[in-house]
Amino acid sequence: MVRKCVLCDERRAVLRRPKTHQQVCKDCFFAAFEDEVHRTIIDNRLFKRGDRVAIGASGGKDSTVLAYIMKLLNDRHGYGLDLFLLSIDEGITGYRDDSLETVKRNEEQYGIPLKIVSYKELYGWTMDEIVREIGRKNNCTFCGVFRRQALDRGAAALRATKMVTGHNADDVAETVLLNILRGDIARLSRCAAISTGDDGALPRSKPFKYTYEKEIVMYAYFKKLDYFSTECIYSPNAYRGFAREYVKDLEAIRPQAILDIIRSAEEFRFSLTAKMPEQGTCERCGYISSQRWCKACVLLEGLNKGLPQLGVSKSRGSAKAPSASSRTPIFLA
Ligand SMILES: Nc1ncnc2c1ncn2[C@@H]1O[C@H](COP(=O)(O)OP(=O)(O)OP(=O)(O)O)[C@@H](O)[C@H]1O
Repeated sequence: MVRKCVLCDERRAVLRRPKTHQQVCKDCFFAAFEDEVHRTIIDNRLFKRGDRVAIGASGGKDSTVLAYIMKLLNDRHGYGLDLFLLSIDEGITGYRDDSLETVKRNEEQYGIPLKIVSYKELYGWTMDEIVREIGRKNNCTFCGVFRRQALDRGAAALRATKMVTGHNADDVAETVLLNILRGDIARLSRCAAISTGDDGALPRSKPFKYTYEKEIVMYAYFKKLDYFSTECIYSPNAYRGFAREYVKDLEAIRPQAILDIIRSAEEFRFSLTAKMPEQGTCERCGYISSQRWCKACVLLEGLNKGLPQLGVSKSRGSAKAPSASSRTPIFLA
């Protein structure tokens, strides 16, 4: 017997939605997926007319689907946004160079202009060079810290007023658990927010905050989107990997678990005595920092001085400025 779609009750059901386990047809799946993202954008007032929105585009599935759907919803609902693709080239041979080729094709396919900013031009180092210097342990710290700032710098060059990234519901749930496991109260207090930037930084948001990774993969597959699916060649962060597996196990037992973790984090109330970082600007590069020197400057100082471990172990924004004698200009661009 042919099973009918539970939403339209007309067409044949061809898939089971991972989020709800409903048996649906392709068209109803697309409509439900797109409407949920639209609702997230509207309910949370993520944009205003005339915003210049930089889409963090890595060429991977999440940001490729994000770029596609931002264009689709902007056209369909008349958001009035100027969209840009912003890619950071970390300088990882055999990984980022290939994924950037995908983003270049996306630029053509979606008609969204692309800007590429590289670690080499900003910091004077590629990730390949950094890994040669420091080995595979801790290289994710450098990459994550540099990427965050590089996205801000690229967005500034585009005169963007907002930035969006492809972080999905699984990523958010995983980050909530990770911050609990680390006892990182400051990060825990902000990691479930859909937007950040109240502190004067460029507002960033996650339109896929409630979108399941499995549905993003399914959407990309059925829409035949062009994306790059290889994992980074440098060692993955083991602790995050553990949280990721745990979220997947929970999802297999009860899909709602992902949304419940996010909702729990949204409702957390924090003790008034919990120590929170005070945002200011980095004395050295002028970008946002809760310390005298931002983490990117401390890490870069270590690299340039041949002391790459400097600042690596202090992962909670407790970067200290090195001594005055070592304050030399660092950004090449
Ligand atoms: N090199 C990059 N250039 C631009 N944006 C990036 C880059 N790397 C990551 N991002 C942004 O950060 C988001 C989360 O990145 P993460 O490394 O967790 O990859 P992911 O979950 O595999 O996402 P994707 O499938 O888009 O690569 C991406 O969706 C993208 O918006």
